[in-house]
Amino acid sequence: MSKIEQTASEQSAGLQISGLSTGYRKRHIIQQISLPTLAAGGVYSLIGPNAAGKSTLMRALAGLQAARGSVRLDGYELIGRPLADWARRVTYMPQTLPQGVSLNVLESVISALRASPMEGASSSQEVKQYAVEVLERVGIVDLALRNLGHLSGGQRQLVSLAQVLARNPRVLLLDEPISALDLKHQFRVMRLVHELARERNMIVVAVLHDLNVAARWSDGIVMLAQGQVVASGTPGEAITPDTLARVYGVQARVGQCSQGNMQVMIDDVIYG
Ligand SMILES: Nc1ncnc2c1ncn2[C@@H]1O[C@H](COP(=O)(O)OP(=O)(O)OP(=O)(O)O)[C@@H](O)[C@H]1O
Repeated sequence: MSKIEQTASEQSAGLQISGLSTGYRKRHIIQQISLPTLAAGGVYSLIGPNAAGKSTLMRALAGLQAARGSVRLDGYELIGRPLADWARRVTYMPQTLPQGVSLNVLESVISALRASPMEGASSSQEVKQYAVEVLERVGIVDLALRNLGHLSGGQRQLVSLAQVLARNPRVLLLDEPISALDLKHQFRVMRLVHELARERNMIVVAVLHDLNVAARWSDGIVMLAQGQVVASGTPGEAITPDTLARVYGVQARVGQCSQGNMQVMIDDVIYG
């Protein structure tokens, strides 16, 4: 590759979102959003109050919802492309968890792999072995033979995560991936997602409500309110007492813990 070609491909690497709008029938929810490039190997958190439009934006980025504007992945424009084109590149883990399915955990991960357009001509044994490896990595191999319908909410969330991680996408969209998890599992999942983004050069976008978790594990933060980007940048740039007051209506302090991690403390609600 020549130097000029290399520079051009470096410039177009990553996920570029510009002028993106989407909504429901006549309701405009996301309005002309543009973001700095989301780089390969990076974890980005989408934060904002309830009904800000985070899930709507995620669905648009997964190609599940009609949208206008531009979503370019490594220079390739996805808007206007068929769903199969998105699905080859982008995997979305919705907020709702799998339930009532008569598969066991291992079968459900194998089935997610089989449904993946990226799954090659691997033998059943290879697919099974890979699915077991993913369960090990997520820390739920002991649940492999348990029926999905018999799991707790947190266990089902971990299975959902195993299903999407097994597909090894270029872009992974996680909608509130740790909402049902206890503290230990929240930490393990976020650390795993962070490691896998680096290892696989994957772009991860996660909707998170816990700002301390978002700040701890994200390369970049996008703060959304009423369908618009209010702040974006590093955690320190986006999460400030001023943006927290304007967007969440809370009086907050932003400091550092003894380990140097950002810590958000809420002192009061701003009334009026
Ligand atoms: N299927 C739908 N049809 C019509 N309006 C919808 C639909 N889904 C969501 N909305 C509306 O779109 C707006 C944004 O919803 P969205 O679920 O994207 O918010 P969110 O930021 O993910 O919220 P939360 O943090 O509460 O999950 C809300 O006003 C919601 O009522």
